[in-house]
Amino acid sequence: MPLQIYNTLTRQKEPFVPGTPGYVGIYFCGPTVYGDPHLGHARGPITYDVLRRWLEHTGHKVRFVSNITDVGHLVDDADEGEDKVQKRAKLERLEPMEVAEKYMWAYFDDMNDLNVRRPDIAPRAAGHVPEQIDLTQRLLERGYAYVRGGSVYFRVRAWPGFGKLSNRQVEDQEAGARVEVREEKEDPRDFALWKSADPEHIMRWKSPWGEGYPGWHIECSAMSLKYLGEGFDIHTGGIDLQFPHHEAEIAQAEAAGYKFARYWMHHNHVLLGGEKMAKSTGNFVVLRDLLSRHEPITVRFYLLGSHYRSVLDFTWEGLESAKQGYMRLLNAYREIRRQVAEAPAGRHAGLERAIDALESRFAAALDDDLNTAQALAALFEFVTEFNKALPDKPGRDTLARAEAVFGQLGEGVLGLFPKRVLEASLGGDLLDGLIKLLLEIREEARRERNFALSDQIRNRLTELGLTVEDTREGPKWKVGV
Ligand SMILES: Nc1ncnc2c1ncn2[C@@H]1O[C@H](COP(=O)(O)OP(=O)(O)OP(=O)(O)O)[C@@H](O)[C@H]1O
Ligand SMILES: [Zn+2]
Repeated sequence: MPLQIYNTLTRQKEPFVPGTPGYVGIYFCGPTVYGDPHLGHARGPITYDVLRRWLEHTGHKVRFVSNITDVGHLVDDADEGEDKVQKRAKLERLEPMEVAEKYMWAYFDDMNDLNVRRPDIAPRAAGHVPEQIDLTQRLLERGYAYVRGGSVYFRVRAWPGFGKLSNRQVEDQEAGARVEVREEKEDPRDFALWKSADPEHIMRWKSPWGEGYPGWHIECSAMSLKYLGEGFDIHTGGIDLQFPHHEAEIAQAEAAGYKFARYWMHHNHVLLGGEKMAKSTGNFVVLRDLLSRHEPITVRFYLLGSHYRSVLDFTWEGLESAKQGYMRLLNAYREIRRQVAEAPAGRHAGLERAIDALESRFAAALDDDLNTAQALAALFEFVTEFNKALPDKPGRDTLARAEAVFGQLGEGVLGLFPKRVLEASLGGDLLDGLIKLLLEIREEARRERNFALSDQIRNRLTELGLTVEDTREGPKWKVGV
């Protein structure tokens, strides 16, 4: 079965068919860079990182574009208030572009720790002002926009398709309108494509309508079309962006005469105490704090443990049990790698079947709208089977296949065993060799009834987070309990 994706546009799971066979273009609405990322900000990048890796694993060439909003996102998310980046710049006494750089790198550093691959292109709104001006001009020429006082607004009433993604009608918006009516707008639902800059506004560019800056929504239409082309494959983002941001993106592109994204994926929120994690409400866990106190991959594992379309209520207990689960997988992978190095040639029928089952269950899970929780379950089932097969001393050929498949799915697709983690736990050959040497010395001490020394070695290893088990084949060590 091919990959099925839940498409927000049609509200159903659909088989995913790339516009050009073998090639996939993905756009992700990235962060507005004016503060430290919180845990909620990691869910989208990790989800779509797995999507990207899965598509590559299944033979596609992927171009992943993730924008950085460094201008135009105003404090109230509508067309009023200060620019978020500029406001922060005043607080920190920095240039707005210094603020953008600082928090963009904070974001990418966190994503790096989480083993989220860098986007192929990370376009910044401030670097694409001419493209945004062009698109705005096109909308003016076609009658879907108008100029008032140096600003340009999209004429929502002229575009009947507005609301098709979120299923929110213009009337709903009117009824619950929080949006302050700008006198210069023809209609309160209209949104800014270009805003005239007040004298104190720092980030400003020349335009046919005077000095100003782009509205928040226009960057994503302009930059996704530029780098992925018309009718590109998948547009992704948080569920809160469906309306009005994504609705506006579609309207801007289509009213200008361009085909826009064919599949829309939206991830649900990470909650804290039942409420959305959000900067504006102060209800959040700073990602950097979490990553400096816990192995970042356990945070990735934790987020992948639930389906991206369901809410995830963060708890410390949940993170703790994710840690235990992750260690089980990591230790199993480590054990497979060690066995491969030591086992004689040969095959093991039962383990071969378990590898087949892992491959097919894993694929079925991810093909079913990226069910990462089920994909993890497939890895755990395999670990159980592997442990069962161990007393038979399976041969190297089967073990090598197990190592390859576990690695391709666990690291290649789910991103759970980056080199850094493997080196820390396996220690490569050097650490492995050193620990073995210590254990040999301990054995010798025991034989000589020097229990003080043998206990000291064991206790010191335990303090370092290693567990030593005495088995019939001699002492074995692993990370964690
Ligand atoms: N709690 C969350 N869970 C999942 N995704 C989130 C969460 N909060 C924000 N996002 C996503 O992160 C991206 C950046 O959001 P944004 O910068 O508006 O963060 P925020 O914390 O919600 O800020 P604010 O509270 O000021 O609106 C968006 O795509 C948004 O959907
Ligand atoms: Zn966007």
